[in-house]
Amino acid sequence: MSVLPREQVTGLILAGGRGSRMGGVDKGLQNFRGLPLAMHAMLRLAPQVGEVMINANRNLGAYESFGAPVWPDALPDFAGPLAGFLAGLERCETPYMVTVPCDTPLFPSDLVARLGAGLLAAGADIAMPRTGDQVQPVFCLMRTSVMESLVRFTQEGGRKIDRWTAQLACAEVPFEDESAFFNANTLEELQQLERQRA
Ligand SMILES: Nc1nc2c(ncn2[C@@H]2O[C@H](COP(=O)(O)OP(=O)(O)OP(=O)(O)O)[C@@H](O)[C@H]2O)c(=O)[nH]1
Ligand SMILES: [Mg+2]
Repeated sequence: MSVLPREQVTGLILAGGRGSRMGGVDKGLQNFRGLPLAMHAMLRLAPQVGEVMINANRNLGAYESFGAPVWPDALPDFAGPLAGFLAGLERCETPYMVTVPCDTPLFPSDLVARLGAGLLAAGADIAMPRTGDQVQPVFCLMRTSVMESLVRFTQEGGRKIDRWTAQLACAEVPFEDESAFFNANTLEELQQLERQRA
């Protein structure tokens, strides 16, 4: 099985959303077990990649204090996660980039290794986790060379991740533990997460 060296991967924390289902708060800064949600994502991702960056659109100073570079969307009006992908790809200096959302603090500690192996085995441009029959597209490992295609897609008004990835060679990598991908979209879900085991 081929291994993608972690130095070749930049990790991007996606914290640029509106958080509307949580009342419009900046979700990445919400407290979870004593630390901001996005900090949990960063601590879990950092050992899996060479470098980490954060994509955020509000409270940039708070995210900068985490100690990683922070990039806001270039596309206006909260255009969705693909706007975050694009902001990251524009700054990414490694041949691969992986995204993780800020609201899923218990994602697998071997996420990048397994996505990397799946991508290389399939010779794909993109690898995403699958739990059961559900693909988790905001956890997306991609070759940085997909940027050109994403620029074109978003310039034409495309906003949906699955519509974009359908144009590329994708590998879906099965993960057994669906609970690791539980994300907090509401305050109630955040409290539910607090009760979930590591
Ligand atoms: N950069 C960027 N990221 C986004 C945007 N919208 C959503 N995301 C990110 O995509 C991931 C999944 O989005 P959601 O779980 O729907 O989060 P959200 O958009 O903040 O929340 P809702 O407004 O309740 O849908 C999260 O990590 C968000 O931060 C956006 O407009 N720009
Ligand atoms: Mg979510």
